[in-house]
Amino acid sequence: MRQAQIWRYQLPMDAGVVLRERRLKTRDGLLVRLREGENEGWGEIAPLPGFSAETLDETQAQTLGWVNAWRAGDNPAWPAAPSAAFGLSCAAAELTQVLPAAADYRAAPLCTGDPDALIPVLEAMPGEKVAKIKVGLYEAVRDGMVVNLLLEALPALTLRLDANRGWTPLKAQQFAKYVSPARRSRIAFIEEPCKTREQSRAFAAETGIAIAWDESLRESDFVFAAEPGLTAVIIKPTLTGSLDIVRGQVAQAHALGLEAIISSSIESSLGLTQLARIAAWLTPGVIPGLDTLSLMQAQLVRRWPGSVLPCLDTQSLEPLL
Ligand SMILES: O=C(O)CCC(=O)C1=CC=C[C@@H](O)[C@@H]1C(=O)O
Ligand SMILES: [Mg+2]
Repeated sequence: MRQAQIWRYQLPMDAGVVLRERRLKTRDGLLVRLREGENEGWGEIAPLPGFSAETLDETQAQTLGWVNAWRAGDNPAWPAAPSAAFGLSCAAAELTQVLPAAADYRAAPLCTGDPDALIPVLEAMPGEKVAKIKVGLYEAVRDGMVVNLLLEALPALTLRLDANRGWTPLKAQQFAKYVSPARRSRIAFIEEPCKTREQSRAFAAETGIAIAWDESLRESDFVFAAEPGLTAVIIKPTLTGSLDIVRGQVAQAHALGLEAIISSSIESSLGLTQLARIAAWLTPGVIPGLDTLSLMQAQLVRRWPGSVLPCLDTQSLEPLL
């Protein structure tokens, strides 16, 4: 006998979370719980405004359709919306115990503002020291100075940077000018430095700073290929689709010698803990990009180890089914 429940959630965000020039006041999504016999599986479906093509209402309609067919005993194809396909395939993978329980709860600390706040966090970080810094929000010269200073202050530090296509070739050059050439190899990559892929490739060739593709993976003309200067691809499962598609992308990246990094689309703690399990399973040993829980004011159903945020249970949510 199959049973299913769907809840809609809304979590308050920390003041000041801005995505693609839009303030994100709340994070809205769905939680799904599938039950069959003794087993149960959960999934989170949360299209990210400004990043996902689908709206939450469209996603909700597709999710209800899929869940009703599943309850009736069918095994329907995943819905078209990537966020719905990902969340439902996670619930199914938990139900059938395909998704292993072991998780990689290390997260590269994310820094969008004050680099001084990052130093004590990194000093206390056991093992490999990796942080992610958002660049392109302030002056490129300031970004270059901050990156250089951090690499100088912490000789064991490796940085991941993310410009979200924010730089012109000139600004990207201004950034690089302030990072000493001897330290550039400790920038594991910079995600999408320039507006076009061609400009980002030229930046890598001119500066010797490695790049990674993130936004590009969701463009229709993107193909996985090894290229000079490219070291990694950033995979955001909520924006990608079913767990099978995510596995396929990780396999393609690995076959080309590229690092695959499982990254957050600002899911709740439930989704983030599943991403930590997906990372431990598909990209073992690679620190995932999951340091986004602190952007929220509460956790949901499952706790992220060590987080002091209050945790809401399903009783405080609106049931849709
Ligand atoms: O990748 C990480 O370490 C954290 C996730 C992260 O940086 C992002 C998540 C979602 C939207 C973006 O603002 C941002 C990104 O561009 O990668
Ligand atoms: Mg990115």
